[in-house]
Amino acid sequence: MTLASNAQTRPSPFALEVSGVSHSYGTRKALDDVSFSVPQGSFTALLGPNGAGKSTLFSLITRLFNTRAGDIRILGFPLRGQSTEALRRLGVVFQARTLDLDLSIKQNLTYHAALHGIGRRDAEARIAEILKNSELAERLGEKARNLSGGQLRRIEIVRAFMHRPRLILLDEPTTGLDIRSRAEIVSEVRRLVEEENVSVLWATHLIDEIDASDRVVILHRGTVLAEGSVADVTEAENTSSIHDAFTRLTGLAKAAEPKLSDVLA
Ligand SMILES: Nc1ncnc2c1ncn2[C@@H]1O[C@H](COP(=O)(O)OP(=O)(O)OP(=O)(O)O)[C@@H](O)[C@H]1O
Repeated sequence: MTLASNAQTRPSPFALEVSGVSHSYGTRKALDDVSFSVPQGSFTALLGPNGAGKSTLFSLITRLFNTRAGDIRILGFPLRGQSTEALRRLGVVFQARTLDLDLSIKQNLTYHAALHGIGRRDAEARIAEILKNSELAERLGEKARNLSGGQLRRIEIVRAFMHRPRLILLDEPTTGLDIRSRAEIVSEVRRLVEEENVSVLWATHLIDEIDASDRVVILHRGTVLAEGSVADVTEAENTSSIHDAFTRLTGLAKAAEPKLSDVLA
C-alpha cells in the first residue's frame, strides 16, 4: 500500500482502530488476528486475565514494537505511514512506574511537557487546571518519593493528560493499590474523560472497574471473545452481569474481590 492511499483524509469516528493484528514472541502467539475499536469519547475497558495479551497490544499501539501483521490507527492516522500524527494524539500510563523519584512532582510534569514542546508557563497552567480541587496541587514541590503508590499513579495520569491527547491508554493502572486508591483513580480518570472529552482504553483484569455505561472488549489468550457495550455483551451471552458474561466466555471463575462500588458508595 502506498503512503498516499494509506493516509487519513477525513476525521475518523474512532479514537483507535485495531484491525487483524497478530504478534508472536518466537513460536508463542500472544495476539491472534485481533480487531476492535474505541469510538471517540468512549471509555472502553480491555478486560482480560493475566497473559491475555493486553500489554503486548499496548506495546504495539505505542510503537514499542512494530506491527508486522495488521493495522492500527489512532484518530484515523495509521501507525504505519503517519506515526508522528498518530502518536502526538496519544497519552499513555504504563503498568510499571515511570516517575523519577528524585525529582519533584512539578519537575516530573514540566519535564514531560517540555518533551511535547510545552513551555514552563503553559505547563504550570495545565497542571493547575488538571489538579484543581486536588490535595496533590499543594504538594507539587515535594520529591515524588514522598508520595504513596496511589498518589504516584495519579501524578502519572496527570502527566499522560498534559499534552491534551485525544486517546489515553492505561495498562492496569490500579495494580497493587489498595481499594480506596483504586476507587479514587477510577473516578479521577472518569472525571477527566468527561471534562476533556477524551477517549480511554483501560486495560484491566478487575471486572468491578467496569461501569454499566462503558464499552468492553474481552481478550483471552490473544483472541477477542466479545466487544460492545456492557448491555450488548451481557445480552449476547444471555447473562445478567458482565461478570457472568466474562465467566461464560472465558471459562474462568473470578475470585471474590472487594467491590469498588462499596468504597464509592
Ligand atoms: N517478552 C516476552 N517473551 C516471550 N513471551 C512473552 C513476552 N511478553 C509476553 N509474553 C507472553 O505473551 C502472552 C501475552 O502476555 P501479555 O503480557 O501481553 O499479557 P497481559 O494480558 O498484559 O498479562 P499481564 O496482565 O500478566 O501483564 C503471555 O503468554 C506471555 O507469557
